[in-house]
Amino acid sequence: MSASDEEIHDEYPDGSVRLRNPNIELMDQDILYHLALGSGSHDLVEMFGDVKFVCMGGTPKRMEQFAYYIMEQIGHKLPAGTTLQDISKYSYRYSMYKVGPVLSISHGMGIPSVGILLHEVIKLMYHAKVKDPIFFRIGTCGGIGLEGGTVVISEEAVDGLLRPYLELPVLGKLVQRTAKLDKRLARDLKSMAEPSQLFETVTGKTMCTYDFYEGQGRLDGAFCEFTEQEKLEYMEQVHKAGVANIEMESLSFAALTHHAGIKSAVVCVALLDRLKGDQVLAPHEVLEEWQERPQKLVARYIKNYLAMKGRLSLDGHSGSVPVLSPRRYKLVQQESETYD
Ligand SMILES: O=P(O)(O)O[C@H]1O[C@H](CO)[C@@H](O)[C@H]1O
Ligand SMILES: O=c1cc[nH]c(=O)[nH]1
Repeated sequence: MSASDEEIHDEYPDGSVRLRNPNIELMDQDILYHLALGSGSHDLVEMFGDVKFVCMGGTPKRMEQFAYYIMEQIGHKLPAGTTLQDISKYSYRYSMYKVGPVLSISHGMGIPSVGILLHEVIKLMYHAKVKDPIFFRIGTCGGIGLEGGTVVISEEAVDGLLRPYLELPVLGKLVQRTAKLDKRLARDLKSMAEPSQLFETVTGKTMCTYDFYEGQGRLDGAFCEFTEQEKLEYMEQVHKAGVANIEMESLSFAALTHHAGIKSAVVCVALLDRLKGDQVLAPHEVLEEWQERPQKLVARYIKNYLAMKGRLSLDGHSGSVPVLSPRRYKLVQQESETYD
């Protein structure tokens, strides 16, 4: 199991990203193959040294949209006549956009895909000498006993056996890495959720599976060797254990960020209630609107953070002003000071 948060921060008090691999220092250059970047070919400090937030989500389109949304929200201006560029375009794997201190990156589907990306993004943070970055996953999920459109902030990630760690065979042995998300970050995000008549924002455990169909107890895959009754009993069982939603990346996301000493949070919107069905039936436009909900919450956090650091003018930018009561604003400000 990996070291505790305290140990990580004692070891790296200046907020440097923990790279637990002595080999990297000894290499002439480090090629971040799946990002189409490299420490020899690019000035990574110049390109990424000012990054504070790394936001990830499944699809290139979502992360491009998020990049434009955060740009509007933080009042970031592009040079006249230019548009945002996909920095990792020539990897043909992931898409990456940079908007001031925010990176918006697609991670594809599942633990292997997000795991490869995290290795390279964590190394990118290290090469760029970024201090104390905060990572978010902005995703979709199936809810358990939650209406479609509900936003779930993960308190913890567990696997399909309810184990709170990522298990990976390395050199023929199983390595286990604790899947810890930052509790304070999750609390702060929850406190920034606007009370809405349209949808709820809840917190709970997130179950991360290796498959969308059988792995998530669906009856509608190409194969199914269990009954509806057995599926529902399993859903009730995990629900009782505190699981609010099911998706496919949180375990790796939590484990790898924690192992690197990086604070992270997972915010997903439920596309359906798994106690009621398996197929994603909501119309395209509804799904589009739902997917914006986690983006808006994370953007509000980023905007508040930058405002509190004096890196965003609350009057002089194009987005709307964050909605925090003065009391809550002060509280979040005090808490955020411990991040720097
Ligand atoms: O919404 P995204 O980030 O794509 O994630 C969820 O959607 C995919 C399955 O449809 C899985 O990757 C799951 O984790
Ligand atoms: O049910 C769902 C919906 C989205 N993503 C998942 O992984 N599962």
